[in-house]
Amino acid sequence: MTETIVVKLGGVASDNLQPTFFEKIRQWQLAGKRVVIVHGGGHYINTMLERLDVVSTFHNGMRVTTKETLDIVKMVLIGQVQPTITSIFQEAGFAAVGLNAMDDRLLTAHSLKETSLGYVGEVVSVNTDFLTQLLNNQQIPVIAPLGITDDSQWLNVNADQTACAIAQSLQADQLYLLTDVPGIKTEAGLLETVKLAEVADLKATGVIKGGMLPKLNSAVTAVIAGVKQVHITNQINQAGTVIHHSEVLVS
Ligand SMILES: Nc1ncnc2c1ncn2[C@@H]1O[C@H](COP(=O)(O)OP(=O)(O)O)[C@@H](O)[C@H]1O
Ligand SMILES: CC(=O)N[C@@H](CCC(=O)OP(=O)(O)O)C(=O)O
Repeated sequence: MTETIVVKLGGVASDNLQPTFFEKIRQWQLAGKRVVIVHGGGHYINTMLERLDVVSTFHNGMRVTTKETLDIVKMVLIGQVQPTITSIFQEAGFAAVGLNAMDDRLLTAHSLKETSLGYVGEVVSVNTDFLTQLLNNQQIPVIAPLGITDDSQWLNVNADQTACAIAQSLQADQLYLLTDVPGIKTEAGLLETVKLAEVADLKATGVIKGGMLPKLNSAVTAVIAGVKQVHITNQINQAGTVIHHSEVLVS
């Protein structure tokens, strides 16, 4: 079966796309692999909120999203970050297509139980038929981390969770969560792998904080749901911290 690779570009990672990154994507495509990009953009949202004097807070790595914040999140992600990344891919020679949740109802979501987060959701379904048509046509979907409810209410979704949900739905072979750190750091150094049994301890001891929390949580969920390997790394050519089947031991 054709291999599928999902790459999530964190806000900082997408600012530093090097020729080696595109070389890797090209190699994958030449080898017949299908590539999906999911972008973040949290730090661009922060900048715009500051410019507009809107206070923003995070809880467990998720942005508390009021109605006003949601409008700004949408504006920045779909109006600013996505067209920038899509055009960088096109300039590098790829048939990239910018997509958001409403395109053929690509990503449906429901609100998180933590109602204090406001308009924040998690992806519950992915229109994989639509994505597959693009992928069969050698196109690269570039997807924004937002969802819509069945009633067409937009929700802000963490980009790692979005990427993991898409990887799960496509039963991807690999998921790269490209970020601004080379992997999960501990006092003992960079972790090469994380076992499911270690996750609770890592979180309880405070080693995993902020944006790394949704990243690790989503990675574990994706692997349990059938994604073969998740890499948390800052370079597409480096494995970083790997979460994969043989390491995910349900005790
Ligand atoms: N144990 C950890 N190892 C590495 N980074 C961590 C850890 N705990 C928290 N972090 C933080 O997670 C950040 C990456 O998450 P985030 O800022 O959301 O990035 P992105 O925008 O790429 O998703 C790192 O820059 C770091 O500050
Ligand atoms: C609910 C929630 O926190 N949504 C994120 C969506 C963007 C994102 O996740 O971007 P990065 O991957 O660059 O951090 C936010 O509002 O910042």
